[in-house]
Amino acid sequence: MYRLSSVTKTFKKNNQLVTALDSLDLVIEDGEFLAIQGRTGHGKSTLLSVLGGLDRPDSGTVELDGNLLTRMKESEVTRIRATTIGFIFQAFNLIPTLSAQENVEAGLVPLGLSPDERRERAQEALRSVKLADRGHHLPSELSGGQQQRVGIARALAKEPRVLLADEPTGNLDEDTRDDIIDLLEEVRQRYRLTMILVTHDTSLAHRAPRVGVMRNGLLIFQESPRPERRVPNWAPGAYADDQ
Ligand SMILES: Nc1ncnc2c1ncn2[C@@H]1O[C@H](COP(=O)(O)OP(=O)(O)OP(=O)(O)O)[C@@H](O)[C@H]1O
Repeated sequence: MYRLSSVTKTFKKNNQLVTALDSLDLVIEDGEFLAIQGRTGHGKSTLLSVLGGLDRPDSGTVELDGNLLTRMKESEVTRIRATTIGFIFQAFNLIPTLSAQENVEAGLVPLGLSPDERRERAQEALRSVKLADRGHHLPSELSGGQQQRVGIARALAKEPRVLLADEPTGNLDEDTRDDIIDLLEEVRQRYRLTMILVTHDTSLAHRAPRVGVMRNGLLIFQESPRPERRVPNWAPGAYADDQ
């Protein structure tokens, strides 16, 4: 579970102070699927960076499963990031000279696993995204959708508790976009992951039970348009597809 209290993050831009997160409070329950929308420059990526321990706020606290990320040493945050949080990016961020299998294994290096364990975990993750037969292919030999599947496998191979996805379908056509979001929902449920999805795409966002809109560094919640998902507070098992 994430608990953010009074999180503020500012940047200096052209000698002016920009407030990317403005005393933001947020609780994200274990296993929750939260979508975040909002116009450009309103703090979505900054929020994901803070949730992922990639960036520290100027003030306020960020707690993940009882660990205060904001009080930890950088090495401890790095360990939590390596073991607990999977990142999925719009541009896939694969290493072009490594095969799919090697890209997934590369994400496991900080975990200190043996080469055999790394290979097995990577194969299993590629199986779970239905790319077991493409492990030896370079990213340039894969379609955009397949490259994003490798990106998802790289995140899953860590056996994380949280997936942070920043516009994961932004570089994909409409059909592939639907496949990828179906896959993300499937793995989220299978592994009971907490998933935070940043997207400009309203139809994608509305697949999440809870949708927040970032506006001037604050997250504002609106009701899900899916009537079966309208519950006052998120709770495990509250949705048909969480069973
Ligand atoms: N490293 C940085 N240095 C200076 N300003 C920054 C930095 N990172 C973010 N900002 C500023 O903070 C504000 C919020 O940025 P952020 O990237 O979080 O917005 P966003 O909602 O994710 O935008 P987009 O949809 O374009 O990705 C913007 O004004 C941005 O220019």
